[in-house]
Amino acid sequence: MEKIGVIGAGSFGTALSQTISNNVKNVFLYSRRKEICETIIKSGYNSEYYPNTKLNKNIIPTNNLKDLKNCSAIFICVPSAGFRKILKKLKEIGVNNEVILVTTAKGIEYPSLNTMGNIIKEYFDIEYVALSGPNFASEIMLDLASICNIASKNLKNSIKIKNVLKTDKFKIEIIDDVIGLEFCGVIKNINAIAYGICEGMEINENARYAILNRGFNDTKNIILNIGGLKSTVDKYCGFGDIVLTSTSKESRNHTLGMLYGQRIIVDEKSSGIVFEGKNSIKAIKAVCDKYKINSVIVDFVYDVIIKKNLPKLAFKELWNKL
Ligand SMILES: NC(=O)c1ccc[n+]([C@@H]2O[C@H](COP(=O)([O-])OP(=O)(O)OC[C@H]3O[C@@H](n4cnc5c(N)ncnc54)[C@H](O)[C@@H]3O)[C@@H](O)[C@H]2O)c1
Repeated sequence: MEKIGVIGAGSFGTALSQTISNNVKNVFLYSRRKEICETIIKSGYNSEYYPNTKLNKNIIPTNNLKDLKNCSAIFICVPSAGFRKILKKLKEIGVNNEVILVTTAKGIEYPSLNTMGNIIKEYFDIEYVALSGPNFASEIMLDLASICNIASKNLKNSIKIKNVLKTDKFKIEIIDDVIGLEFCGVIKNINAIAYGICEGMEINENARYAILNRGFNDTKNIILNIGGLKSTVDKYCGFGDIVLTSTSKESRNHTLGMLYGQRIIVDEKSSGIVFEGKNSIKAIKAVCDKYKINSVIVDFVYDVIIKKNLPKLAFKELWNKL
């Protein structure tokens, strides 16, 4: 593939562009904000996200989505809340049905409960590829050893995307459970918030890991009930991502949980800090209700974050259910 597009010049889109640029002639990196393109053109740096790492020369920043029209594959690296807007625009500019679209967003649309893949299917009759794994963008940008899973109903598309992404350091494992992979990326945020709440409340470590273990099993049960494979939760996009996001101080959702555990409520509008996991809680709770799935971890997080119950009482209730 000669020409690849990446939409979203944030942490993950920029890091993926850098990786992909090792394998293809040109990477068109679309930024909604013109000033990011201008800075990259002028200095070679996406200074807002990576002030210390120069972008490879074959990464071409653009503020015009039409520049991505003839790309063989397009990676969509915007948060799930902006995903549908991007699909509408891609349709408007007339992206062809041969393009391979890759979703990297870890979220579910609420209240429709569409996965990002379902949204792609509404606009394009193609077999998309979904990507998920225990991948902090900053580590990918620094070319540190990482692995992710990708899945598609069309194996040929997965193989093409693997070849675009893989380097000596960045390994790609193809799996065949698209829905399971997409849901792992969302439910891990709920596990991370649950673990963070417990840490914020200074719950002892034995209990915290018991909660994490229960969250892992609840994740398997949810994925099985929505039509995925339990074994997907054992993969990098499952176990690896759940543990990384739950226990690392770098994780936004772990931080969100910690703050609620300490009874500090974050005003996302005024702070500008967006926690994708927070939007996912309502969606996953609705999925559990729809499929009549019982998840004590989802209920715990829902009670604390959405119903604003006292973490101490919510934890007591959770513990009684284990
Ligand atoms: N698959 C993985 O392993 C993995 C790893 C990290 C992040 N992610 C996912 O990638 C997505 C992006 O995460 P991030 O960490 O890069 O976030 P970020 O906030 O650093 O960057 C997101 C970028 O998208 C842009 N954006 C938002 N809405 C847009 C729209 N409608 N049109 C154009 N641009 C828009 C923002 O301006 C920003 O530059 C999230 O869904 C996240 O969960 C996936």
